[in-house]
Amino acid sequence: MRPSTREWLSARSHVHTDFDAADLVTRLEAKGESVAVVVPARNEAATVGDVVAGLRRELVETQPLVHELVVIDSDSTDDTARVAADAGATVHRAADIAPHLGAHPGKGEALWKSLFVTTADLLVFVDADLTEWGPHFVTGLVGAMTADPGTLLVKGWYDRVMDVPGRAPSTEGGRVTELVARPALDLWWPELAGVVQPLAGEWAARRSLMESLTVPTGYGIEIASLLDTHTRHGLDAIAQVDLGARAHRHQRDHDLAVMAAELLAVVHARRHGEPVDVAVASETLEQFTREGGWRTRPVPLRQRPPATTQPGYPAGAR
Ligand SMILES: O=c1ccn([C@@H]2O[C@H](COP(=O)(O)OP(=O)(O)O[C@H]3O[C@H](CO)[C@@H](O)[C@H](O)[C@H]3O)[C@@H](O)[C@H]2O)c(=O)[nH]1
Ligand SMILES: O=C(O)[C@H](O)COP(=O)(O)O
Repeated sequence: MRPSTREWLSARSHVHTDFDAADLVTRLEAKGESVAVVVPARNEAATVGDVVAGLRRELVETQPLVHELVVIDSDSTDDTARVAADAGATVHRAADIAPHLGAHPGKGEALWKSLFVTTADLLVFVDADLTEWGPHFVTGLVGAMTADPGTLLVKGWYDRVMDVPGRAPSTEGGRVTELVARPALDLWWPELAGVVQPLAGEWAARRSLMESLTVPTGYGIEIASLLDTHTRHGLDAIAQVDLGARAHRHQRDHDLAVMAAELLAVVHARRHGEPVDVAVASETLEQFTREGGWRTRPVPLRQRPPATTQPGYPAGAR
């Protein structure tokens, strides 16, 4: 490991137990800063209610740490929006936000659109499919973000619980993280080799950073935001926080392969300073199963420009 990474690990690594919600409320009040929690959700009716209700109870009602609790419904065809609203979130359909800018599918699109319906200084992202988690995810991320004035982006990290029927539970989850994202960072951005969970869906960013980034509309958003923050602002603009353990709904290997292809395209594009769709020779992935034969899967490669460059941003200026 590079000396600069070792130094970063000792200076910019935190543990969620270092932070207490009541202390953070006082700290944020003194700074005049506010927090939005943004939960992107596509067909997560089974879990989004627990996530929203838990955050609302602990971090809105018990301690007023979170000022905006927003679910971005990403083209769900199930009851996600109703469940999230019943649990106490403000719910927006991604496609209805800033309609003059069009609509694309994907998680990155949902997070990018969230900039148009929130106003807080600090944005905390939390996935909607969590089955093992806690409000300390948000407390830890906000604590790490406010621990040092130079921090612009915080990644959560945790044991990745893998709990699938027919197999003993383990902490060997995070297949794309371990097989694609971390190797790519180590090979080409070795300063970032200390980031334990570069794809963590639980992360925080200053609005000023987020609105300046070019954002892949699909699953490339996490790796792109990490790389772009590092390139523009340096390693010390990034921190990470130990959040304990996390479990979520697992995707199938062939679906994760599409995610992996997207990440590879983003990595290649960032290495060569190109738009993602220019960096690839093909925009599809061919997958084979004996039962189903060949199937062509599109790889999402669109990007959204920095929100600050968009007509109607910020929303109040419209
Ligand atoms: O089109 C989509 C797809 C997903 N999601 C939501 O995004 C979150 C994460 O999606 P998921 O399918 O659970 O991704 P993972 O398989 O968990 O992928 C990991 O790796 C991705 C790529 O970096 C990250 O975006 C994820 O947060 C991270 O958990 C969930 O709340 C989804 O409902 C959307 O809002 N829109
Ligand atoms: O981070 C990852 O690699 C993806 O979320 C997949 O995680 P899983 O292998 O635990 O389902």
